[in-house]
Amino acid sequence: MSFDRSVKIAPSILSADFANFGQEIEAVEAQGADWIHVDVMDGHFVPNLTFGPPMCAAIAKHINTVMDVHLMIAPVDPYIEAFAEAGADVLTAHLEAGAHTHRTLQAIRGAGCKAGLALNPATGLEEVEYLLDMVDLICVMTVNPGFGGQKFIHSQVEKVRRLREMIGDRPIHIEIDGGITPETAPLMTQAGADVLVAGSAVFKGGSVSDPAPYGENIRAIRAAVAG
Ligand SMILES: O=C(CO)[C@H](O)[C@H](O)COP(=O)(O)O
Repeated sequence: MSFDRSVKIAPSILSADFANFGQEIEAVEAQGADWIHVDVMDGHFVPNLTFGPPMCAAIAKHINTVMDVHLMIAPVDPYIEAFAEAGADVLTAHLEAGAHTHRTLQAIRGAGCKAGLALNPATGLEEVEYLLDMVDLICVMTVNPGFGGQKFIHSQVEKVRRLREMIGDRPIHIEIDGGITPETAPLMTQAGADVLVAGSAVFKGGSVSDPAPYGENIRAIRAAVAG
């Protein structure tokens, strides 16, 4: 996976049909998705439960782009190997998930994945400064993690702008996650984000038997950021 600063749309399968992940992923990739975003929730770090490494391994067989795994779990370290073996290309852990983030990021890279660091909306950028050499992606949460379909938190636009300044010319992706639509996406790409996670805005109106709306929704986000 080489570094590329162009805008990438990463549909979150949290908004897909859970009984049909394989077909949903193939449909959304055929309709123009650049990456596939996989939300892992533990019912402890966030108030919702999704799935673990075996489901990720099953999902990975259907992904031909980039498998972007967002771990909303605590602790993280005991599960890194399992998610790497399940096929994660990017493995993102939350700064708030433990006291030893540097060690966690080292372990993620050591397991052969790109290392992602996610920040909750209330988390500042101070602690990120000393981790910049350890990360390939920083995910700025634009909703409180746990559920799809929430409202975009506008204060995160300024955070992304400051983060892009802090990153400078380092090869680090800025990903944004939550409430991304054709209205909010351009605010974030102008501020410096390049990976746009979108669940409800991509999957709305479509299904595996009628996937054309997925393409229309992806193109609407792309057109908004290009304009
Ligand atoms: O991480 C997440 C929730 O914790 C989801 O990826 C995110 O909320 C995307 O959903 P939507 O685009 O519907 O807001």
